[in-house]
Amino acid sequence: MLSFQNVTRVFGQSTAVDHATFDIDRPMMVGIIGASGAGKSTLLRMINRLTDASDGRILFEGQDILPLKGADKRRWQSQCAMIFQQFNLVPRVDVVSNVLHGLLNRRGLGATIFNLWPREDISRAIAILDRLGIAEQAAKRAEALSGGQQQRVAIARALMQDPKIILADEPIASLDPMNAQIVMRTLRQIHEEDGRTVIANLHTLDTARRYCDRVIGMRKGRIVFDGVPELLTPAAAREIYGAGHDFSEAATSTEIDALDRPEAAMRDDAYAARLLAD
Ligand SMILES: Nc1ncnc2c1ncn2[C@@H]1O[C@H](COP(=O)(O)OP(=O)(O)OP(=O)(O)O)[C@@H](O)[C@H]1O
Repeated sequence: MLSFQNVTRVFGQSTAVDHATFDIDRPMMVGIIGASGAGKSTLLRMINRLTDASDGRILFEGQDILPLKGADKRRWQSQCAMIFQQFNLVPRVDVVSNVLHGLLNRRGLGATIFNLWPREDISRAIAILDRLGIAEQAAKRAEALSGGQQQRVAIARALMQDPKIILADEPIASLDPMNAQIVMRTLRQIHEEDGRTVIANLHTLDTARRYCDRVIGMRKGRIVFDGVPELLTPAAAREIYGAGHDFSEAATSTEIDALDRPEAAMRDDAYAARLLAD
Protein backbone atom coordinates (compact mmCIF):
# COMPACT_ATOMS: atom_id res chain seq x y z
CA MET A 1 0.00 0.00 0.00
CA LEU A 2 2.53 2.64 1.16
CA SER A 3 6.19 1.91 0.66
CA PHE A 4 9.16 4.05 1.71
CA GLN A 5 12.31 3.15 -0.15
CA ASN A 6 15.52 4.81 1.03
CA VAL A 7 13.80 8.15 1.47
CA THR A 8 16.21 10.91 2.47
CA ARG A 9 15.74 14.61 3.11
CA VAL A 10 18.72 16.87 3.51
CA PHE A 11 18.50 20.50 4.71
CA GLY A 12 21.87 22.15 4.04
CA GLN A 13 24.41 20.26 6.13
CA SER A 14 21.85 18.31 8.14
CA THR A 15 20.07 15.11 7.17
CA ALA A 16 16.55 15.29 8.60
CA VAL A 17 15.50 11.87 7.29
CA ASP A 18 18.17 9.34 6.45
CA HIS A 19 17.34 6.43 4.10
CA ALA A 20 13.95 5.70 5.65
CA THR A 21 12.67 2.35 4.44
CA PHE A 22 9.45 0.63 5.53
CA ASP A 23 6.21 -0.78 4.13
CA ILE A 24 2.66 -0.37 5.33
CA ASP A 25 0.91 -3.24 3.60
CA ARG A 26 -2.59 -2.87 5.06
CA PRO A 27 -4.62 -0.15 6.73
CA MET A 28 -3.29 0.35 10.25
CA MET A 29 -2.62 2.95 12.88
CA VAL A 30 1.06 3.82 13.01
CA GLY A 31 2.71 5.97 15.67
CA ILE A 32 6.00 7.69 14.94
CA ILE A 33 8.01 8.52 18.02
CA GLY A 34 11.39 10.10 18.67
CA ALA A 35 13.04 13.08 20.32
CA SER A 36 12.62 16.58 19.00
CA GLY A 37 14.50 16.98 15.73
CA ALA A 38 14.50 13.22 15.03
CA GLY A 39 12.82 13.79 11.66
CA LYS A 40 9.21 12.81 12.43
CA SER A 41 7.53 15.86 10.88
CA THR A 42 9.75 15.80 7.84
CA LEU A 43 8.91 12.13 7.29
CA LEU A 44 5.19 12.84 7.52
CA ARG A 45 5.33 15.97 5.37
CA MET A 46 7.12 14.12 2.59
CA ILE A 47 4.18 11.72 2.31
CA ASN A 48 1.73 14.44 1.34
CA ARG A 49 4.39 16.45 -0.50
CA LEU A 50 4.43 19.45 1.85
CA THR A 51 8.17 18.80 1.92
CA ASP A 52 10.08 17.37 -1.02
CA ALA A 53 12.40 14.42 -0.58
CA SER A 54 16.04 14.73 -1.61
CA ASP A 55 16.30 11.10 -2.62
CA GLY A 56 14.41 7.81 -2.61
CA ARG A 57 10.90 6.74 -3.55
CA ILE A 58 7.53 6.74 -1.81
CA LEU A 59 5.16 4.34 -3.53
CA PHE A 60 1.43 4.36 -2.92
CA GLU A 61 -0.31 1.37 -4.46
CA GLY A 62 2.68 0.95 -6.74
CA GLN A 63 2.94 4.55 -7.94
CA ASP A 64 5.83 6.81 -6.95
CA ILE A 65 4.16 9.91 -5.52
CA LEU A 66 7.33 12.01 -5.28
CA PRO A 67 7.48 13.16 -8.93
CA LEU A 68 3.77 14.12 -9.07
CA LYS A 69 3.04 17.67 -10.19
CA GLY A 70 0.03 19.97 -10.70
CA ALA A 71 -3.36 18.25 -10.71
CA ASP A 72 -1.83 14.81 -10.07
CA LYS A 73 -0.08 16.12 -6.97
CA ARG A 74 -3.30 17.77 -5.73
CA ARG A 75 -5.21 14.54 -6.34
CA TRP A 76 -2.66 12.67 -4.25
CA GLN A 77 -2.80 15.31 -1.52
CA SER A 78 -6.55 14.90 -1.29
CA GLN A 79 -5.99 11.19 -0.59
CA CYS A 80 -3.72 11.83 2.36
CA ALA A 81 -5.21 14.51 4.58
CA MET A 82 -3.08 16.10 7.28
CA ILE A 83 -3.93 17.41 10.71
CA PHE A 84 -1.59 19.58 12.76
CA GLN A 85 -0.76 20.34 16.37
CA GLN A 86 -2.20 23.85 16.08
CA PHE A 87 -5.33 22.66 14.20
CA ASN A 88 -4.80 25.20 11.35
CA LEU A 89 -8.45 26.24 11.17
CA VAL A 90 -9.63 29.64 9.97
CA PRO A 91 -10.47 31.09 13.42
CA ARG A 92 -13.14 33.64 12.50
CA VAL A 93 -14.96 31.35 10.12
CA ASP A 94 -17.75 29.04 11.25
CA VAL A 95 -17.12 25.39 11.92
CA VAL A 96 -19.06 23.99 8.93
CA SER A 97 -17.18 26.24 6.51
CA ASN A 98 -13.89 25.11 8.03
CA VAL A 99 -14.92 21.50 7.43
CA LEU A 100 -15.95 22.32 3.86
CA HIS A 101 -12.45 23.68 3.25
CA GLY A 102 -11.44 20.02 3.10
CA LEU A 103 -12.93 20.06 -0.38
CA LEU A 104 -10.66 22.87 -1.56
CA ASN A 105 -8.65 20.57 -3.81
CA ARG A 106 -11.81 19.24 -5.39
CA ARG A 107 -14.09 22.30 -5.61
CA GLY A 108 -11.52 25.04 -6.18
CA LEU A 109 -10.85 28.39 -4.58
CA GLY A 110 -14.02 30.11 -5.88
CA ALA A 111 -16.34 27.95 -3.81
CA THR A 112 -14.24 28.61 -0.73
CA ILE A 113 -14.01 32.38 -1.11
CA PHE A 114 -17.69 32.89 -1.88
CA ASN A 115 -18.88 30.12 0.42
CA LEU A 116 -20.75 28.50 -2.48
CA TRP A 117 -21.14 24.91 -1.44
CA PRO A 118 -23.60 22.40 -2.90
CA ARG A 119 -26.27 21.36 -0.43
CA GLU A 120 -25.00 17.76 -0.38
CA ASP A 121 -21.54 18.93 0.67
CA ILE A 122 -23.01 20.90 3.55
CA SER A 123 -25.11 17.90 4.64
CA ARG A 124 -22.06 15.68 4.54
CA ALA A 125 -20.01 18.16 6.58
CA ILE A 126 -22.72 18.24 9.25
CA ALA A 127 -22.99 14.44 9.21
CA ILE A 128 -19.24 14.17 9.81
CA LEU A 129 -19.42 16.70 12.65
CA ASP A 130 -22.27 14.68 14.10
CA ARG A 131 -20.21 11.51 13.92
CA LEU A 132 -17.43 13.23 15.83
CA GLY A 133 -19.89 14.50 18.46
CA ILE A 134 -19.64 18.22 17.68
CA ALA A 135 -22.58 18.89 15.34
CA GLU A 136 -24.07 21.35 17.80
CA GLN A 137 -20.98 23.55 17.32
CA ALA A 138 -21.50 23.77 13.54
CA ALA A 139 -22.60 27.41 13.40
CA LYS A 140 -20.01 28.75 15.86
CA ARG A 141 -16.78 30.40 14.86
CA ALA A 142 -13.89 27.95 15.10
CA GLU A 143 -12.09 30.23 17.57
CA ALA A 144 -14.97 29.87 20.05
CA LEU A 145 -14.32 26.14 20.48
CA SER A 146 -12.01 24.40 22.95
CA GLY A 147 -8.73 22.97 21.68
CA GLY A 148 -10.08 19.43 21.66
CA GLN A 149 -13.17 20.52 19.75
CA GLN A 150 -11.02 22.44 17.26
CA GLN A 151 -8.89 19.36 16.65
CA ARG A 152 -12.05 17.35 16.00
CA VAL A 153 -13.11 20.01 13.49
CA ALA A 154 -9.70 19.58 11.84
CA ILE A 155 -10.29 15.81 11.74
CA ALA A 156 -13.75 16.45 10.24
CA ARG A 157 -12.13 18.66 7.58
CA ALA A 158 -9.69 15.84 6.84
CA LEU A 159 -12.55 13.31 6.58
CA MET A 160 -14.35 15.62 4.15
CA GLN A 161 -11.59 14.74 1.67
CA ASP A 162 -12.46 11.05 2.11
CA PRO A 163 -8.74 10.29 2.35
CA LYS A 164 -7.13 6.85 2.38
CA ILE A 165 -4.49 8.09 4.79
CA ILE A 166 -4.70 10.57 7.65
CA LEU A 167 -1.39 12.12 8.65
CA ALA A 168 -1.41 13.62 12.13
CA ASP A 169 1.55 15.78 13.16
CA GLU A 170 1.58 15.88 16.98
CA PRO A 171 -2.24 15.92 17.08
CA ILE A 172 -2.49 16.05 20.87
CA ALA A 173 0.57 18.08 21.84
CA SER A 174 -1.51 21.21 22.52
CA LEU A 175 -4.35 19.48 24.33
CA ASP A 176 -5.20 18.75 27.94
CA PRO A 177 -5.23 15.05 28.91
CA MET A 178 -8.98 14.59 28.55
CA ASN A 179 -9.14 16.12 25.10
CA ALA A 180 -5.98 14.27 24.09
CA GLN A 181 -7.77 11.00 24.82
CA ILE A 182 -10.87 12.05 22.90
CA VAL A 183 -8.80 12.98 19.85
CA MET A 184 -6.74 9.77 19.94
CA ARG A 185 -9.90 7.70 20.35
CA THR A 186 -11.43 9.52 17.40
CA LEU A 187 -8.42 8.76 15.21
CA ARG A 188 -8.51 5.12 16.30
CA GLN A 189 -12.24 4.93 15.56
CA ILE A 190 -11.72 6.38 12.08
CA HIS A 191 -9.11 3.73 11.40
CA GLU A 192 -11.21 0.87 12.71
CA GLU A 193 -14.57 1.85 11.25
CA ASP A 194 -13.46 3.27 7.91
CA GLY A 195 -10.34 1.21 7.28
CA ARG A 196 -8.24 4.34 6.79
CA THR A 197 -4.56 4.29 7.63
CA VAL A 198 -3.59 6.79 10.32
CA ILE A 199 0.05 7.82 10.73
CA ALA A 200 0.60 10.02 13.79
CA ASN A 201 3.68 11.68 15.22
CA LEU A 202 3.40 11.31 18.96
CA HIS A 203 5.29 12.64 21.92
CA THR A 204 4.55 10.08 24.58
CA LEU A 205 5.42 6.42 24.32
CA ASP A 206 2.33 5.51 26.21
CA THR A 207 0.02 7.10 23.64
CA ALA A 208 1.74 5.14 20.90
CA ARG A 209 1.39 1.96 22.93
CA ARG A 210 -2.24 2.49 23.73
CA TYR A 211 -3.59 3.48 20.35
CA CYS A 212 -1.26 2.22 17.62
CA ASP A 213 -0.88 -1.14 15.90
CA ARG A 214 2.70 -0.37 15.01
CA VAL A 215 5.35 2.02 16.24
CA ILE A 216 8.19 3.48 14.23
CA GLY A 217 10.98 5.02 16.30
CA MET A 218 13.29 7.62 14.82
CA ARG A 219 16.60 8.93 16.06
CA LYS A 220 18.65 11.53 14.22
CA GLY A 221 16.80 10.90 10.98
CA ARG A 222 17.14 7.14 11.02
CA ILE A 223 14.51 4.54 11.78
CA VAL A 224 15.87 2.67 14.78
CA PHE A 225 12.70 0.81 15.78
CA ASP A 226 9.81 -0.61 13.79
CA GLY A 227 7.44 -3.07 15.40
CA VAL A 228 4.34 -3.78 17.43
CA PRO A 229 3.97 -1.79 20.67
CA GLU A 230 4.71 -4.91 22.74
CA LEU A 231 8.26 -4.82 21.41
CA LEU A 232 8.75 -1.29 22.65
CA THR A 233 10.84 -2.34 25.63
CA PRO A 234 12.77 0.08 27.86
CA ALA A 235 15.91 -0.89 25.92
CA ALA A 236 14.17 -0.02 22.63
CA ALA A 237 12.97 3.27 24.11
CA ARG A 238 16.52 4.09 25.24
CA GLU A 239 17.74 3.46 21.73
CA ILE A 240 15.08 5.76 20.28
CA TYR A 241 15.50 8.61 22.76
CA GLY A 242 19.17 8.16 23.50
CA ALA A 243 18.25 8.13 27.20
CA GLY A 244 20.44 6.84 30.00
CA HIS A 245 20.26 3.48 31.78
CA ASP A 246 18.04 4.94 34.48
CA PHE A 247 15.18 4.87 32.00
CA SER A 248 12.09 3.32 33.50
CA GLU A 249 9.15 2.17 31.44
CA ALA A 250 6.80 3.03 34.32
CA ALA A 251 7.70 6.68 33.88
CA THR A 252 6.06 6.73 30.48
CA SER A 253 3.05 4.62 31.33
CA THR A 254 1.00 7.49 32.69
CA GLU A 255 0.32 9.59 29.68
CA ILE A 256 -2.23 11.65 31.56
CA ASP A 257 0.19 12.47 34.38
CA ALA A 258 2.81 13.39 31.83
CA LEU A 259 0.43 15.64 29.94
CA ASP A 260 -0.75 17.13 33.19
CA ARG A 261 2.63 18.68 33.80
CA PRO A 262 2.76 22.30 32.68
CA GLU A 263 5.92 21.70 30.70
CA ALA A 264 4.30 18.91 28.69
CA ALA A 265 3.83 21.22 25.75
CA MET A 266 7.58 21.74 25.49
CA ARG A 267 8.93 20.01 22.42
CA ASP A 268 12.60 19.56 23.13
CA ASP A 269 15.13 16.93 23.99
CA ALA A 270 15.26 18.03 27.60
CA TYR A 271 11.58 17.18 27.96
CA ALA A 272 12.00 13.72 26.45
CA ALA A 273 15.07 13.05 28.57
CA ARG A 274 13.29 14.21 31.73
CA LEU A 275 10.30 12.04 30.90
CA LEU A 276 12.52 9.04 30.46
CA ALA A 277 14.69 9.74 33.48
CA ASP A 278 11.87 10.37 35.99
N1 LIG B 1 12.55 23.69 6.59
C1 LIG B 1 13.66 23.31 7.23
N2 LIG B 1 14.83 23.94 7.01
C2 LIG B 1 15.96 23.55 7.63
N3 LIG B 1 16.02 22.53 8.52
C3 LIG B 1 14.89 21.88 8.79
C4 LIG B 1 13.65 22.23 8.16
N4 LIG B 1 12.68 21.40 8.62
C5 LIG B 1 13.29 20.57 9.49
N5 LIG B 1 14.61 20.86 9.59
C6 LIG B 1 15.58 20.15 10.43
O1 LIG B 1 15.43 18.77 10.21
C7 LIG B 1 15.57 18.05 11.43
C8 LIG B 1 14.31 17.23 11.67
O2 LIG B 1 13.23 18.12 11.94
P1 LIG B 1 11.75 17.60 12.16
O3 LIG B 1 10.89 18.80 12.39
O4 LIG B 1 11.37 16.69 11.07
O5 LIG B 1 11.90 16.76 13.51
P2 LIG B 1 10.79 16.27 14.51
O6 LIG B 1 11.20 14.92 14.98
O7 LIG B 1 9.45 16.38 13.89
O8 LIG B 1 10.93 17.30 15.70
P3 LIG B 1 9.78 17.95 16.63
O9 LIG B 1 9.29 16.85 17.51
O10 LIG B 1 10.52 18.99 17.38
O11 LIG B 1 8.73 18.50 15.71
C9 LIG B 1 15.84 19.09 12.50
O12 LIG B 1 17.24 19.16 12.69
C10 LIG B 1 15.32 20.36 11.90
O13 LIG B 1 16.02 21.47 12.39
